[in-house]
Amino acid sequence: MFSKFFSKKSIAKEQIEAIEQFYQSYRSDIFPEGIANVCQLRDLEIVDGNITLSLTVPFACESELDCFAEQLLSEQQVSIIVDGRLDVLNIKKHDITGIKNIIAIASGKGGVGKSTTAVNLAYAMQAEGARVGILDADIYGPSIPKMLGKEDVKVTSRDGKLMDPIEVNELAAMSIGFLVDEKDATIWRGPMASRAFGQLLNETAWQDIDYLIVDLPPGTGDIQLTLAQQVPVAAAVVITTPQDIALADAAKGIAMFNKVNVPVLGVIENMSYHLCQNCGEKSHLFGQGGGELLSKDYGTQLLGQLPLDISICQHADQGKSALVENSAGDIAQQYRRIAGKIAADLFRQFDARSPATNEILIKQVD
Ligand SMILES: Nc1ncnc2c1ncn2[C@@H]1O[C@H](COP(=O)(O)OP(=O)(O)OP(=O)(O)O)[C@@H](O)[C@H]1O
Repeated sequence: MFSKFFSKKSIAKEQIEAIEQFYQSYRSDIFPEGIANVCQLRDLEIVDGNITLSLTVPFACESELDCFAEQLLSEQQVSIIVDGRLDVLNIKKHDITGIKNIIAIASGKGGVGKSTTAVNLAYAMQAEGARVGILDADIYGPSIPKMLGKEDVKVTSRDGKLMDPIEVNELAAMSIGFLVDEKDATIWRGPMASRAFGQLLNETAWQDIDYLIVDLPPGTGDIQLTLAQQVPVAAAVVITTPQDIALADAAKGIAMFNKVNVPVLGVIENMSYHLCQNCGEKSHLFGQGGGELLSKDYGTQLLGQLPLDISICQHADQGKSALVENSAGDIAQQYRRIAGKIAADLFRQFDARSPATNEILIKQVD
């Protein structure tokens, strides 16, 4: 496959062979079936003096491409840059224009940090290379405008038909909070709230969104069930804290998605532990091991454990995000790891369900 690059005299044959061998054998959490079986090889060339391997990738995974290059350097002493052009696969067919995949973020219990996690995951998927949108499905208590620092912003429409999403750090956002005052929405009853949500989803001018993160309202009542059925959700992620009560409610959340045949990609345990700023000691303030147990019991996986951290709280309260403010920090890296796993496992939902996947994969490695 790499022999076509041998004529590129600027790259030594031995280097091309080393890169090929590594590429053919590279496997990881993100690429368990091998990077060569998922990505499409485009070129191997010198760009600005660097050997550059160009690939087309079907899900957001920039950190993983960096890991690939780092390991190639440490194991084969070949230094390359991996240029991953993202062409995200649409996992579940639907007719909402401008969006490829919809991922629901849910929690059984309120106050577990679902919206905070949804916003940070949206930024993390963006950092992984995707174009991301976030839709606030909480009609009665929208919190996304505040978390994005856009509380006083109201939507406009360029074409007089569709609403333009609010752009924040290149994230496209929509919430009832951008349309009406909170007190006006709280008097709406169930059907009105569902209708309002349908309008937010369908009447926004989404553009080129690889992943739309939908922040569902807390709980597993009628509203959540209707939303989960009404929206062509490709997969869901459930947020919990390690407390027993939150875990019990998270279990109801997983059961709800199972009922409406929405695959649950996994559970994120938020406020999982606290690291002492002085001595670095890890303490499990709300218990330990619950998220893991819950995932096992319900046949899903623990996608990650996020710390209870003052900076997460302060950033959220100030309408900022750790991903934007401190992109190289530990917390940003943790969110990015989880985001990469979500994108990879979402891609595999397609893999598991559809015989067409093999066809696509074969076409990609041709
Ligand atoms: N990992 C964390 N560390 C510290 N504070 C956090 C963390 N996650 C969330 N918080 C804080 O917890 C509070 C509740 O978070 P958030 O509003 O995201 O919860 P929620 O589950 O979406 O709530 P609701 O049920 O109202 O929708 C916020 O003040 C937020 O800043």
